Parts: sequence; C-alpha cells; structure tokens
Amino acid sequence: MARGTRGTAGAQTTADAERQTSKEVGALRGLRPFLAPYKGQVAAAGLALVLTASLSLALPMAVRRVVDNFDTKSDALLNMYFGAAVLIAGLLALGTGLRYALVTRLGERVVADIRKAVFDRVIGLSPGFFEKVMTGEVLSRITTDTTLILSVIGSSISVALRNVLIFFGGMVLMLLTSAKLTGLVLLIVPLVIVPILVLGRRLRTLSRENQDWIAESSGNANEALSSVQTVQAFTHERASRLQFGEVTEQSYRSARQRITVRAVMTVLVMFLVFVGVVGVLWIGARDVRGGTMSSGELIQFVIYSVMVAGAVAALSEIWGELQRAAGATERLNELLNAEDNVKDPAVPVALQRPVRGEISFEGVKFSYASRPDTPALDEIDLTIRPGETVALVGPSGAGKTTIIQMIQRFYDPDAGRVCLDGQDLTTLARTDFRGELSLVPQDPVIFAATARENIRFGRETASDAEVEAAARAAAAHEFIEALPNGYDSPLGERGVLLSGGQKQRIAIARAILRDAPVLLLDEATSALDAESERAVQAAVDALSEGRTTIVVAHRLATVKKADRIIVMEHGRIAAQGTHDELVAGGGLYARLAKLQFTDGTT
Ligand SMILES: Nc1ncnc2c1ncn2[C@@H]1O[C@H](COP(=O)(O)OP(=O)(O)OP(=O)(O)O)[C@@H](O)[C@H]1O
Repeated sequence: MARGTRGTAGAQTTADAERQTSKEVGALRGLRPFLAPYKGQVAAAGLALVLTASLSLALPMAVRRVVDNFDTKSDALLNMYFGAAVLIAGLLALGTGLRYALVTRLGERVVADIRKAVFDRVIGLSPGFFEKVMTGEVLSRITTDTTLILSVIGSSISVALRNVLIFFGGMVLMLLTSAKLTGLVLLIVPLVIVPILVLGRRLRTLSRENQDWIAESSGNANEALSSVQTVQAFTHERASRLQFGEVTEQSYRSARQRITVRAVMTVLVMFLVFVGVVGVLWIGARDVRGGTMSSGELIQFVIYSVMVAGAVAALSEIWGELQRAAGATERLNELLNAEDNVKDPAVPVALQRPVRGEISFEGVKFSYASRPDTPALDEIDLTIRPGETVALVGPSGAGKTTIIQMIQRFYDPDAGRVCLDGQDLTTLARTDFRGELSLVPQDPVIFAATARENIRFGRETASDAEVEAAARAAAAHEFIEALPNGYDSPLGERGVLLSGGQKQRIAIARAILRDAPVLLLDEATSALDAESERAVQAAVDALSEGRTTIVVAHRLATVKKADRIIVMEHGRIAAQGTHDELVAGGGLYARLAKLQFTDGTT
C-alpha cells in the first residue's frame, strides 16, 4: 500500500500536487474532534499565547523610552521605564512558562487519545483489512505518526500562532513607528515568500515519501522478526538484512533530500531577511542623522523588524512540520475511517437465548477479495444440529478453514447466509454470537503472560478454581504444575517455552473455560507423540460433549468419532456421511482416509 502511494506521488502533475497541498493542510482539521473535549485547556493556552505575544510586542516600546530618555534629567522617570521593562520581561517569562505547560500537556493528552482511538478501531477490524495493510505499518502509524502530531500540538501550532501574532502585531507597530521604513520592508517581503512557496511544495512531497519509507521499514522488520525462526532455518538472514538495509537506506535518502531542501530554504530565507533588515537600518540611520527620527524610534523599529523577520523564519521552519503532521493526521484518519467489509448492523437483532447451537449455511458462496475469481466456498448448504459433532475433511485448500471463519463472521458471504439457531449472523452484533463460540485454532496462540492468564483468556471472570478445573479437563494441569511457578509461570512470547502438544492443551483449557454451546476446532496437522496425542484427544472428547462441534479433522480418531463427516473439495461439499458409509462409497474420502489421516489410536 505504501509502495502504491509513493508511486502515484512520484508521477504527480503540478495540478495534482496542488490539490494534494490543500488537502494535506486541511488534514490537520482531522485533529479537531480530538481537541474538542479540551476546549477549556485550548482556550487557556490561547490566552497565554496572546498574552505573551502582546508582551513581546510591548517590550521594544519600553526599550525606546529607555533609549530616548538616557539624557533625561529625571532619574525617577528613567527608573520607571527600566522598572516597566523588567516587569514586562517578568510577565513574559511567566506567560511563556504557562503556555509551555498548557500546550505540552494538551499535546500529550490528545496524542494518548489518538493512540487509543486508532488501536480501538484497528483491533476490531476484520481479517480482510490486515490482508491489505501490514501490522508493522499500523504500528508505525500509531507510534511515528502520533509522535509527529505530538510535536505539532505540543509545540509547533502554538509557536506558529505566536509567530503569526508577532508577525501581524509587529507589522502594525512598525507602520506606526515609521511608515516609510515599513513600506521599504514590504517591498522585500515577496522576495522571501517566493522561495518558501516553491521549496515548501517540494518539501511536502518529500515528507510524505519519507514517512512512507519509515512505515515500510517498520513493516519489513516486524515481518522478519515475527518469523525469525523460519528466516534462520532457511538461512535467509543475509537476504533479510539486505532487504531491511535497503528500505532503511531509502528512508535515510529521502530524509536527506528533505533536509537539504529545508536547509536551502532556511539559508535563502534568512539571508534575504537579514539583507533587508540591514538595508532598512542603513536608510533609517540616515533619517536619524537628518533629525526626522529619534534613535529610540529607530531601535524600536529595528527590533520590530527583527521580530517580524524571526517570525517569518520560524513560520517557514514550522510550515514543514505542520505539513508532516498533516500527512500523519491524514494517515491516522485513513486508519480511523478505514472501511471494514464486515460491519455490525446499525440496529442489531437480539440473539435468542439460550443458544441451542444450530449452525446452518444456506447457499453460501464466498471468494476472498484478493482472489475474486476463485470461489473458496461454492454453494454450501449445510445444517449442523445442536450437539452434533461434524468433521470437515478434504484436501488442502478445499475450504475447511474458511467454513470455520465464516461461522465466526470474519468474512461475509457473497451470496447466501450463515445462521446460528436460524438467526442470520449479519443481523446480530458480532460480540453477542462470538460469545457463544469457542475456538481451538490449528496453531494455538499463547500470549506473553502466565499460564493462568493464558487460560483465563477464555473467560475473563473465571475464578482460579475454575481455571484449574479447566486445565485438569484439558490434561494440562500436570505439566503446568511442573513449571517453575506453576500456574503463575510466564509462558514466554508466543509460548516459546511450551511444546506443540502443551500449547494445544492450554488452548483447549481456554475453550473449556469459555463453556460455549458451539465449539470450533481446527486440528493441528503436525503429528503429536502418542502420549500427547492421547491427552489432547481425551481433552477434546471432554470438551465436545454436549456441544455442537465442528472440527477440521486431520486425525482418523477424530473422524471416526464424528456423527457426520463432510468431505470438501474445491469449496464444495463433495460427500457426507459416517466413516463407514463414506469408505464403502469409495471416492475421494476412501482415498483420503488411506493417504492422509494419521491414526492417533495406534
Ligand atoms: N486470506 C486469504 N486470501 C485469499 N485466499 C485465501 C485466504 N485464505 C484462504 N484462501 C484460499 O481459499 C481457499 C480455501 O482455503 P482454506 O484455508 O479454507 O482451505 P483448507 O481446506 O482449510 O486448507 P488446509 O487444510 O490446507 O488448511 C484456498 O484456495 C486458499 O488458497
């Protein structure tokens, strides 16, 4: 996705680039809803900002009085002017500190809110979304992009506003001090604006490019690290290093380009501004000698023009940052507003309880978005009675896992419907019916938490005793007790400390604890040793007792025990019946039974 964006950015015409500019700057408006709850703080920060800007603008006037009254006979007057200068400086310092505290805190608050909002949204998106965006990229958006926004809300916006106030206030006061000199200054302004506009546009494109590369490099690293064993097993480290190195270098190169453009812009702007100020000073000095202006006035004017020039320089610097943050806001908003194909209905129908556990597929057709022409499920009509155990068998890619996913409504059918107790899943709230399903995935997920927490994932409210009872039923109690800290032993990231069979038993314990009327089981393909196999099998038997069980079966023992076997091929139901019926019928099942199933009972 990042690559696609970059490709179009490179090929942009000027008109396109301009459209993007207005869109990008406008994108900062996307922050408004996040600032809205903190109106009071925004107002207070704004007030502190106006106060400090006004005081900064008042300071040169005090300086003029001081300068013009150096030769005054009245000590008291001089003292008063000095006193006023100190007072203004003191208030200025106080206001600046206050503004800093208010604004930075606001920035942190808002960014924390944005991070939470993005995570809240993303964690609920259906798997279809993650087929399009790498998780590392999402992480980069939550970290890097929000950091950019933090710098903008926490400082850039307030610095920008301060400088805008100083710019306009300074201009007015310059005009009041000397209209003639101000006129001269205004002649110089266009000279400064031109490079800002021209180089600013280039800067914007480069910034977006840079951010895309950073996101891609995070995605890249995340992918390699999360599959580090496979990478090492295939001695792919060198290639991974090269690949990551190349992406990182690209990101550096685009950052370097951006920095060069920004540096050139800074040089040009600063140089033009200071040449202008010196020029004005030169003319002003002649006016002072000619007596049409006092020294104090000239100094006041010069201070104002330096302030105005400083404001322009600061704005040109900050402009880039604002644009980068606008890009970041845009990307985060993309995530926040990401269209999810699977949505809860606006007004969900209430799930009829108690759930009996009847699952039905009615004329279901489905293709994955990335392969629209190959149906993963083709005209599936299937009713699984409450309490029935159904084994799904068939060659790899036949659509067995897809059936399990459709029951959880990770995807919606292209045609037909999937129902629980006759209620179409698309009319229900997903959290409602998913609460009635219990899943043991093929590759059980173990979180970096203790054994107890890992099992309790099945039902957050379960007591310790219930957790242990579930572990016993899943034949997991013994090995958990043997761990250094028993149930409180951390299981390591993704369960690296456990064997395959142990992970499965944890997953089964989790499902037992969930105690849902429908059990979805994706059997592990890898053969377990005979003892684990027996333990897992016994656990599964205990679990499926009295529940509707749909199992993607790889073991003959499972298949034999099923009430009904569904044979799938190319997304269709090729045959169904009991083991004996199907063997007698010959065909695909008889062949599969001979070739594929590992007989766990032997
Ligand atoms: N996320 C996806 N995007 C695109 N195609 C997919 C996706 N997941 C599965 N498929 C394709 O859909 C078809 C059915 O896949 P499914 O995973 O349901 O098969 P399966 O019968 O469970 O196979 P296995 O026994 O190998 O797990 C296959 O052709 C597969 O390549």
